[in-house]
Amino acid sequence: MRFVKGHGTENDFVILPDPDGALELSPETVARLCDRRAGIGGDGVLRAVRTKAAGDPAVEALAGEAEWFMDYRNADGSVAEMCGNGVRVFARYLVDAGLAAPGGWDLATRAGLRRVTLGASGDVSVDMGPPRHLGGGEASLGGRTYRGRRVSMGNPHLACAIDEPVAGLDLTRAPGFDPAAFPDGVNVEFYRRVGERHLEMRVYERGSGETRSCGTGTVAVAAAAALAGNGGDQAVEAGAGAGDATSEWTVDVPGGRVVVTLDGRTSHLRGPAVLVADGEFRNDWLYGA
Ligand SMILES: N[C@@H](CCC[C@H](N)C(=O)O)C(=O)O
Repeated sequence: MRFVKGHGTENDFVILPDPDGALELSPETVARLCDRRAGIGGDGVLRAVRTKAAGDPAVEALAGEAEWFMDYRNADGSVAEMCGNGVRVFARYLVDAGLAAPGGWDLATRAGLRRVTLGASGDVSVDMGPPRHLGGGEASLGGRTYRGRRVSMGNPHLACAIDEPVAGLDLTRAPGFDPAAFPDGVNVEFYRRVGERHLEMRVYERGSGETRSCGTGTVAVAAAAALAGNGGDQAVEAGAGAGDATSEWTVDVPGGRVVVTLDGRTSHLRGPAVLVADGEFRNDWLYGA
């Protein structure tokens, strides 16, 4: 079986071309592929399937609008609804492989259609849809409680504003959260304002641990910061802070920089998508014990 390895701001993926949906991808196989010592290594897997062969009626219903379905899996084998960096890398892969043309077109994801815009090379832009604000929430880390805002980008996020540099956080362990508030788990972001509409962020991802970037997470923190507006994040907690209707945010993550645009109707994520390697799995390793 062929694979391609790629990353978007160092959020890295094993891409599996499976146009006809022939591949049985168990959670154990995904975890083996993503293992950084015993496998190829990655924060997740992107299976490239024709939408009409997705094997999921809700996704196959999108076949008239999107030729390709991004079947995203976390490194632990769990399924997630969306992956913002993954969409960029997936689109770059399709164009590179001659399976799609440069330009603007829709991809199918479990969270619905996502429109990508890309040239023959360079950055990829994605219409990420409207961030959905779901109120406040809490996470705990290193004996401290952090208040944040719950934001859905198709997948669940808790965006916590902090005052100190994010580099000082210990994210070797998963932040604690209230399972009643997040029954499906949550991606927890910590962000700090470092300038005018400029944030730095680190993330602990559901199903993958700390990653060097999370595209849906960068939009979630920009949306949380924009909602706070000039009144600061505390204003939102106090019920004030209408936020900016249209704004562009620079978000620095350990793996690089992305740009998030919020226009009151939807959100856009722009950033790099890099293909690193092509290869072929050994069947004795892949299908071995
Ligand atoms: N890294 C991704 C998000 C991947 C899914 C996430 N771990 C989840 O379980 O929701 C991104 O770039 O958005």
